[in-house]
Amino acid sequence: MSPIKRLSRAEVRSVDQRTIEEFGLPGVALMENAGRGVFELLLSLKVTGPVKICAGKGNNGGDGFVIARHLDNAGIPVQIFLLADPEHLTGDAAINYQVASRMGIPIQSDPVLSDPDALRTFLSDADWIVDAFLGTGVQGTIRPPFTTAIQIVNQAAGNKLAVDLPSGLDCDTGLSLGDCIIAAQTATFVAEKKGFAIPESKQFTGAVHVVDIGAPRQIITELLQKQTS
Ligand SMILES: NC(=O)C1=CN([C@@H]2O[C@H](COP(=O)(O)OP(=O)(O)OC[C@H]3O[C@@H](n4cnc5c(N)ncnc54)[C@H](O)[C@@H]3O)[C@@H](O)[C@H]2O)[C@@H](O)CC1
Ligand SMILES: [K+]
Repeated sequence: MSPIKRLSRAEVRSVDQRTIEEFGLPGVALMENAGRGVFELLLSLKVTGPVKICAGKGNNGGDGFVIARHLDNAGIPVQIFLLADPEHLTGDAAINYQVASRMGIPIQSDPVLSDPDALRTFLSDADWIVDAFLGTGVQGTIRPPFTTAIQIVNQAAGNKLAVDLPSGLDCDTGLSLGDCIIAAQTATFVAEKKGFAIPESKQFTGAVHVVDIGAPRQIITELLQKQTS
């Protein structure tokens, strides 16, 4: 059996960057592949909804908007809670926010989580909760309002799927950065993350599924060769 291929935070971020800058594949296409791949995983898990998407302001949240669009197209009830000001979204995340919004998908936003009960109510009837708060962009100990938001998601009854990695998990160590989503399933992009090799990470990731986002194979092959040389 071949060993599992794992990439560090810096390596996986370089895959995205090189795909966009050297190969010219737009980031929005990568985000589409990422979100579409997670949607297909949800279908394979027999998700019927309601699905509640918890989105942050970065590209991890952007993936969440793509997932929401595909669920809505499939007739699966979906709603979004955005822990950011929509005005502060940029780039590919902003594009997908606009599309989801124009499609009429319900979106609640509260950048500072001024009303934690609103998030509890939002999650109360969830069949599945999709964690798209934070991905590989996270740095250092988790800060408010994500601390409280993560705790509220963990207390909710719905099945939890983490996008790329559970929000609050350190990609490289596989340990919690203070507060961390406890997911039953994790849909991770490109390859398993380095930290997933640590047994302690399993309590946060649950079952891990690798989703291909269409990055050129040679970038990943080169990285894996560097690891063994
Ligand atoms: N083009 C790309 O680079 C792609 C990125 N993808 C997704 O994008 C993610 C990375 O996106 P980003 O780089 O935008 O970053 P994230 O979306 O992971 O997070 C960025 C946000 O986290 C906040 N943050 C950082 N550290 C924090 C802390 N300790 N406590 C609280 N908030 C904190 C930052 O202020 C920023 O708003 C990946 O995990 C993946 O899900 C995918 O869409 C595939 C393509
Ligand atoms: K996440």
